[in-house]
Amino acid sequence: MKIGVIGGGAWGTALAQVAARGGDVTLWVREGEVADAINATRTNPLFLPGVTLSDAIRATTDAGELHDTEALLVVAPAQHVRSVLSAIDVGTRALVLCAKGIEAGTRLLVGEVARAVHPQAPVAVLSGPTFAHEVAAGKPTAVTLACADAPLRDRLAERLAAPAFRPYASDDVIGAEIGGAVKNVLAIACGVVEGAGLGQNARASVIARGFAEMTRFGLARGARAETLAGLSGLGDLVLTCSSTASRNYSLGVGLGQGRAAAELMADRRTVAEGAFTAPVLREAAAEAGVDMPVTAAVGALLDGTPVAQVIDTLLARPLRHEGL
Ligand SMILES: NC(=O)C1=CN([C@@H]2O[C@H](COP(=O)(O)OP(=O)(O)OC[C@H]3O[C@@H](n4cnc5c(N)ncnc54)[C@H](O)[C@@H]3O)[C@@H](O)[C@H]2O)C=CC1
Ligand SMILES: O=C(CO)COP(=O)(O)O
Repeated sequence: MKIGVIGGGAWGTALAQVAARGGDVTLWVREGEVADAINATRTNPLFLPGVTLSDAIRATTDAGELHDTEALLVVAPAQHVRSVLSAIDVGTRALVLCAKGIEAGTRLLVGEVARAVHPQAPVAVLSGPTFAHEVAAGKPTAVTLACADAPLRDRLAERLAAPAFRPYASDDVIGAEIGGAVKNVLAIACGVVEGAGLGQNARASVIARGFAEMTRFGLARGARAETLAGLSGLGDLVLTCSSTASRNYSLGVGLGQGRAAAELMADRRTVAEGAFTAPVLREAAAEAGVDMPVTAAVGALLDGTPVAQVIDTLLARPLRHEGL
């Protein structure tokens, strides 16, 4: 199965490296200088510095060169998945969504966007605790690979698996997507706890209560609890809520220090998806009648509410039962 990868950021490049263990890979990238660097120097200095890429990866800015691939890993940022996919003749090839987020305006998960743009294409989701630099370095990593079509899922898993890269099968596509989208918002919240100096007890509480609100939202959208408690949900939540290697967590640290979101987001070339997901998740939660106080707090901070006020509002909420 020849693999195409759409998106040459850190994660697309790392996944191309994973797929290149099993054969040739065509990597579509947006920036000409990134394609040139990959083909000439076997590196992506802009988005994944320090990694020597496989000779089996060929980078291109011409989506037409994806024509001979059988499955496409979609790794553009969530807000750009629609425009990027619209420019590609996908047909009935499998689309494996690897971005984590919810589209603004439509409130669709990226798999739902893919289905809307290419209704003939089967959809899978690959998601989990996966810092790109660790995957590219061959460090042991496990992911959820969710797809309703079991034979296709098995073929994809076999094609991508390696001793240090273990896909775990699931048929809960919505659940795998919701975990990845929501955890980015919660990672911002945990960064805020760090930046504001609120302590490790508070961070653990945000992880646990954040997981409760991820679960409430997921169940309301048809996800299964076991998926949310797995690699793509709790696993990724724990990873990104505990490390400044997470762009979302780092953004939260800045917000917690009282810096403005606009200043922290200005001129950045890498994506912190939680900043785009938080406002749309807040809307989606309101629409579904699901209480998501941590998400609301992150949304308020991104809107410019002072950090002390946001924390006071969270802590002043009425006491409640711990269950969902
Ligand atoms: N970096 C990581 O460790 C991981 C990232 N992801 C997810 O993968 C997705 C892509 O993230 P990264 O590869 O980290 O990106 P990145 O932050 O390394 O690079 C930014 C990417 O955005 C693209 N981009 C910027 N403006 C664009 C536009 N107008 N249209 C289309 N593309 C545009 C750039 O070409 C580049 O590929 C995100 O949803 C992220 O949450 C998932 C797992 C791990
Ligand atoms: O999704 C990720 C790891 O699983 C990457 O997290 P950040 O986007 O916060 O860096």
